[in-house]
Amino acid sequence: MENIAELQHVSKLFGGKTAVDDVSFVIPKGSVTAVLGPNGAGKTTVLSMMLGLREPSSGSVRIFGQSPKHVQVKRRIGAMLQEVSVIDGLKVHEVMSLIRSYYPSPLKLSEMVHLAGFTPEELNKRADKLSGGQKRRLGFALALAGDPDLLFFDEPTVGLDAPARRAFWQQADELADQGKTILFSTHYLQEAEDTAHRILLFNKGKIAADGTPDEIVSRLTSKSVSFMADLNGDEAYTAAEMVHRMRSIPGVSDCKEQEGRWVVTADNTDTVLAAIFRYNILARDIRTGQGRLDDAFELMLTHDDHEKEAVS
Ligand SMILES: Nc1ncnc2c1ncn2[C@@H]1O[C@H](COP(=O)(O)OP(=O)(O)OP(=O)(O)O)[C@@H](O)[C@H]1O
Repeated sequence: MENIAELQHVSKLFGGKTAVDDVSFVIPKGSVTAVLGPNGAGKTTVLSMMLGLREPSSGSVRIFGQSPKHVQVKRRIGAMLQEVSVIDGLKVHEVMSLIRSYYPSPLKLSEMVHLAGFTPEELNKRADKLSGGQKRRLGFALALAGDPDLLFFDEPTVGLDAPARRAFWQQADELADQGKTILFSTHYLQEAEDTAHRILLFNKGKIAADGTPDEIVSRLTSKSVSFMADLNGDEAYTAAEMVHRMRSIPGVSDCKEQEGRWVVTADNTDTVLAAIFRYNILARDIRTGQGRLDDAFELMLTHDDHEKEAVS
């Protein structure tokens, strides 16, 4: 598969402080990648090096096989950044026409209007008088003005209401279906889980995890089986025996009673289910569960805190 972007051993230092630390990854054509991570993880710095806005301190960034600063590359990139700066006094349709005029084969104005979902009244409004949500829609249309092959969306849905967020992701899906390559950053982990084919999870300037949302969730969070149990049934069990039996199953890391339910944490939920039947545990309302991306994220951060505490 063709690679749209290739980063090799990229580092970025700001005044001796490392913001991005020896990062390497490739972005294949047509993929939708979410760039996630806590504040200060290095996401914006990586994206700005890919956009040619910042120079790496070391390593190489190639987009479409060339430097991101190359004009041929810039023409094939569309970016929706957090702040949409518009020229004071211009109407919405004038801003759109102006930005279109910078590209050799721009999108039709009517298509940009359709993508932004602007009404004729909104098109005639002064761009600097738009609401926050309308400005985001304008930013989206402007990112698409040059009919780019590679799109960057930086926190695209901040400040949008739920229907506008849904509409945005629907359009992003359509763009991906057309074969466009999309990279986006977000703090709404559910959006990343729902939309991205791949997640690049940054922490402290490094890639902490790279995989599909499912892979990341199963790598970083554990699976569990929970059930209600009548310990005084045919096979009378004490709570201690239950804990002992469950913890002796290979792959089980924890077994505890929580709000009236037994919760068994394990690598493989099937072996726990088999044990429930093998030991004749009178279990009912059996549920299996897997953590979510927010759990994976939280686990990564708490792991870091523990490391910090251990050092101090
Ligand atoms: N221009 C700069 N000068 C000095 N330090 C900087 C500069 N830009 C970023 N940094 C530092 O580099 C690190 C990574 O910042 P970056 O903005 O890339 O993180 P981020 O993951 O995008 O965070 P956020 O989620 O808060 O946007 C941080 O420690 C930040 O303080």
